[in-house]
Amino acid sequence: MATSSYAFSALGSKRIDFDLLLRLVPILVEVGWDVFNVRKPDANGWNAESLSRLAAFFTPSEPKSEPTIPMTDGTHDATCNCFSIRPSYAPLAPEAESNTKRKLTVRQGSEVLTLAFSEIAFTVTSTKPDGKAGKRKHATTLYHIIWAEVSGATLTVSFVEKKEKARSVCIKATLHGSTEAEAAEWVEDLLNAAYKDIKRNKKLKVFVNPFSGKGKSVELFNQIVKPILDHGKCFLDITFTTHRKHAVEVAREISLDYDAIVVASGDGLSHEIFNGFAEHENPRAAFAIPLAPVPTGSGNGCCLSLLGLEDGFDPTLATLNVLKGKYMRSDLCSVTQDGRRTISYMSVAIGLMADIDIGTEHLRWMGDTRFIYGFLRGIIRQRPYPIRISLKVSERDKHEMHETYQAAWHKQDDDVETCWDDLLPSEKLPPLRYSEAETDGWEDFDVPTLYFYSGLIPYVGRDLLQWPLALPSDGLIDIAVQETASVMSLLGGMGIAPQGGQYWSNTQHFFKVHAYRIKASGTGVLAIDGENNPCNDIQVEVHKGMGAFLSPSGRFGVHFDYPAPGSKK
Ligand SMILES: Nc1ncnc2c1ncn2[C@@H]1O[C@H](COP(=O)(O)OP(=O)(O)OP(=O)(O)O)[C@@H](O)[C@H]1O
Repeated sequence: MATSSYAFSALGSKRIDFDLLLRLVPILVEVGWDVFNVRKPDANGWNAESLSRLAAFFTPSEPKSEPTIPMTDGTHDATCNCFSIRPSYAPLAPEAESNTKRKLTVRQGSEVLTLAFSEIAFTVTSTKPDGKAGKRKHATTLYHIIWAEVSGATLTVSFVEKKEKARSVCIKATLHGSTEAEAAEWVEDLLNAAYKDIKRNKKLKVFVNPFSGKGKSVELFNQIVKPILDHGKCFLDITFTTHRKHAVEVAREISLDYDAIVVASGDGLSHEIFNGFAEHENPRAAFAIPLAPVPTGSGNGCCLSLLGLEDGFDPTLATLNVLKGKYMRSDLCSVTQDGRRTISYMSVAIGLMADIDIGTEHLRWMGDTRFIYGFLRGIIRQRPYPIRISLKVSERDKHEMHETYQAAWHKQDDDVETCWDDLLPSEKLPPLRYSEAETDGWEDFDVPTLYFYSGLIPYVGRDLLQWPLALPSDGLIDIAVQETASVMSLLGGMGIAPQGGQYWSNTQHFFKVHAYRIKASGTGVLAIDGENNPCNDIQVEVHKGMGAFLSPSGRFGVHFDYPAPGSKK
């Protein structure tokens, strides 16, 4: 769980983590200086005007009846003091291994080891001098096997092991009691089981953005990502991006024989790649190549959405997803603004959430804590954004949407009909279905808006499961509109936002739509997939299954089950 969200959960439950509070203090101080325009105390102590501004803020002026999100219901996990979500993918317990094991004995120094695998698990056990099994040294699932090979009398097996943190392990040992041919057969059986239905020796286009996140992408790539892909015997064609839109330039010319595209960056680079695909001479084939993000950015919402909250910030497990992930079709949308069409795969934000993303660029050194800073600053300043929202609604009742989601989540199918199926030979991209003049079936939604946020994937970052009902290819856009509300209710919502609990808040409105329009003021920021755009009018429509990703489960890595207020769960 994200440390920052842990801190807010902690505030809600009166449990204090001093380390985290220490981390938050400078942020709160910064926010305080900024919001209240308070002068720091000088030699004469506090300035009286500053003190009266602070006092005015802490005097409640809003009605007490403002609904807040309940903090006490749900599946409570005492270990992290949070509400737990069932991940759609989790490593299987090694105990689940079946009895039919294939074993190989090797020697490493003076130690004799038994390597064994079943249909789902792989174990390494030391062997006592009397031949009996000794201590279990490693245990993992076959999903976590990277590679195995035998050369002469030397056996090499590499895998990812997840104890507290995931790390890659490589065992190099000498055959003990078996021939090279017997070992080669064992190796081939292991690889067949570990790569069942998954292509080996993938040809990968790799993008590394040295600028993303805290600027550590190259280091993370060289230390973690590349060694795993090399062990996995992949062919790598690497581009270190040197400027903005570099990935667009490469993607528009991309060779179509790559098995996947590895994106070692944050969410912005995938946006560039999709928009490069849109300019490719064969967009249909380009969009069919799956993206596999590796989280070296700030928010990494896409990686979190694919791997889940627990694993989505882990470069090791994200790299394993490159090797082992399942193909997953994903909806994309077209954002039309001033006659220009942009492809978006993640989000469109106006208001507070756009300010957070774009307005905290100068705080990159904070990592994703900069979003908490931006949020606190924004909810204290709290100003409604003058926009007019018009929606082509498919669903709007929160409880009904939740029920539809639960049923659809369990029925997710690999074989999805996509927007490409209806394309005429003359068309390169899916055509836009809604003209700007069309009003039939469109409805206005008018509230004092703190932020408008539309999305196609569940997570924005570790601290916010913004669109908990998002499904990869339901052909619908998830919309969240946050009304202006009391500071305390918005702060209360932060503690449960990593689990999507704010979905049930009365001041946050949700819709599933086919398309929408925003009439914007022209001032401020409009963020498309976290990238800065002019805040002019937009029209947005979805394209079912237009793009593709790799994901460990072939679904999003989150299953939303945060209980509605008053439910018995
Ligand atoms: N060499 C470079 N120098 C400066 N900017 C670059 C370079 N390469 C790519 N970029 C730009 O970096 C920007 C940020 O990338 P990205 O969004 O992937 O990371 P992030 O903002 O840290 O993470 P997130 O979007 O997950 O919060 C993109 O707009 C991209 O165009």
